[in-house]
Amino acid sequence: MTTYDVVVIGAGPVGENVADRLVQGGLTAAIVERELVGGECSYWACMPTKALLRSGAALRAARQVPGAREAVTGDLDVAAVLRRRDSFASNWQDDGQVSWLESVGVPLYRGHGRIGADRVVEVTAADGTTTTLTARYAVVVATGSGALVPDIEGLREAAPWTSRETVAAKEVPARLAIIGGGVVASEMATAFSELGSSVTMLARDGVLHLQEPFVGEQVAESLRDKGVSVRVGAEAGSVKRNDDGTVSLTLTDGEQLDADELLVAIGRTPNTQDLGLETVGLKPGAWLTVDDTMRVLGEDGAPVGDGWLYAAGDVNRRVLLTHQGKYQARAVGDVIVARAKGEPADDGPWGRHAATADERAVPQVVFTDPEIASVGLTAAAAEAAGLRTRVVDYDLAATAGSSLHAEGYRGHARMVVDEDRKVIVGFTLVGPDVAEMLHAATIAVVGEVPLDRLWHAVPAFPTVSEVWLRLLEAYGR
Ligand SMILES: Cc1cc2nc3c(=O)[nH]c(=O)nc-3n(C[C@H](O)[C@H](O)[C@H](O)COP(=O)(O)OP(=O)(O)OC[C@H]3O[C@@H](n4cnc5c(N)ncnc54)[C@H](O)[C@@H]3O)c2cc1C
Ligand SMILES: NC(=O)c1ccc[n+]([C@@H]2O[C@H](COP(=O)([O-])OP(=O)(O)OC[C@H]3O[C@@H](n4cnc5c(N)ncnc54)[C@H](O)[C@@H]3O)[C@@H](O)[C@H]2O)c1
Repeated sequence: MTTYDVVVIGAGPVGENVADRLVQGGLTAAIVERELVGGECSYWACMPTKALLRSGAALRAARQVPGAREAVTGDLDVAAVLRRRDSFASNWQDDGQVSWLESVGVPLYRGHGRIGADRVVEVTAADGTTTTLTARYAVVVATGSGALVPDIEGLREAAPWTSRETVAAKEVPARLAIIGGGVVASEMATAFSELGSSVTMLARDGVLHLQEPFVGEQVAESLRDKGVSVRVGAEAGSVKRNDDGTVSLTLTDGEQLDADELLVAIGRTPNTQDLGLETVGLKPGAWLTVDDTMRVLGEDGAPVGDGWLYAAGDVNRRVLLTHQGKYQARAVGDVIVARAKGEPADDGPWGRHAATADERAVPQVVFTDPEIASVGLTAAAAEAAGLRTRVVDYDLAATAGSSLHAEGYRGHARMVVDEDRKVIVGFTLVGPDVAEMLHAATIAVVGEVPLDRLWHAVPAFPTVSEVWLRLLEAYGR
């Protein structure tokens, strides 16, 4: 039996950051990983998807600026894009991240981790050998999530692509059908249509429908301009893999759709199926519910045991984004160190050990064409939360910076103001390269910067950021 202060199960971006924070705080930590150190984000999600999308975005940008446009004489080099993707996925080798773990002093146990009893983790290696790890203070579950495959007749037997196979594709299918209209579906429809696939997107509930309404409208319009068949309201009724490898879908309205590959992108399921959750009275396969310091709560709403079990990242379902999971990781690592030292947790709103931003100020960029950058609440969500709001819209194309940035620039900005406090509670930008403009909005929302003070934050001329001034002018002083 091997004992550490803390055992972390799962070495994705979140588990790695938890372990690092613990060691920096003076505790010992071991980490357990059954696949690649770095997790979904490094090999099958954030990094390779953005590599697939970036070349198309760069080409588009050049084509939108006279002078540069004339220098562009060809189309995307698909093989070169896929090679760049491979390198951003580290060729699916984790040596670099393993070296990093070594450098920060975190031992790696390769194998499947399972909770065996209170503070005990059993690790089963690929060769079947088992190692028992004991934690003095805490066990942190950072096992992430996998693709959810719905119960559609014939779908599982048809072995569809999930985000993993799509992101790691060696070839671009001539015809790609996509079930879903969310973030993965929208980004992959953008990437694969630009790489040459004929894409059909079955967006049952709409395109990016949880964002501001103009987001889905602009992304759907742009996808259609690229030749994507965006079928809002369409739903797959059954799926069949044919002998020649193609896939046939029958939609619920009876229509037939044939494709060379099918991507299912309808959300995620937690990696908690075989984690020994039953030993602590929790349901295998369920998302883990946590308090603001990421302590796992039982069905009675109280921390499991004496509070030794934590869960951070996708697995707790608070926010399924890498940066937000890493934010939780910093809070968890620090709070475990504090509690181990007998210090009180600073767990009030915006306290050092509370992941308050998860509820109020989550930034997200969707790397479609146009890009979507948002933080905080949509107008509808703010209203549903009972806030008295005022919504201010502005056409990004009306800024001097945007006209310089690209010819035919199209974009939109929305600011949602809490009228009682005169602070911004939500901000959404749509347009080319708006991703890098998001952090100003995140700071305004997290800092609850009064609108009166924001007038003194002067955007440089001529940048697209001048939209901040225009929004304030539209709001009125
Ligand atoms: C296609 C796609 C694109 C995305 N793009 C972005 C993006 O651009 N930006 C962004 O912020 N987010 C993005 N995300 C979300 C992001 O990938 C996740 O939020 C992030 O990976 C979550 O990190 P995690 O550490 O919680 O889990 P994971 O990255 O899933 O890591 C969990 C790790 O735990 C291991 N594990 C699981 N169970 C066990 C066990 N029992 N024993 C041992 N090891 C175990 C797994 O092998 C894995 O390595 C994307 C997601 C997808 C699917
Ligand atoms: N750029 C980024 O930040 C980025 C990129 C990709 C993924 N992600 C993260 O990964 C997670 C997973 O992405 P995702 O796109 O799989 O999920 P999602 O939750 O974004 O979208 C799922 C979509 O599928 C639809 N849907 C659900 N069940 C369905 C069904 N049975 N049939 C048809 N449609 C159905 C939903 O209405 C929704 O539109 C997201 O939560 C996101 O945070 C982030």
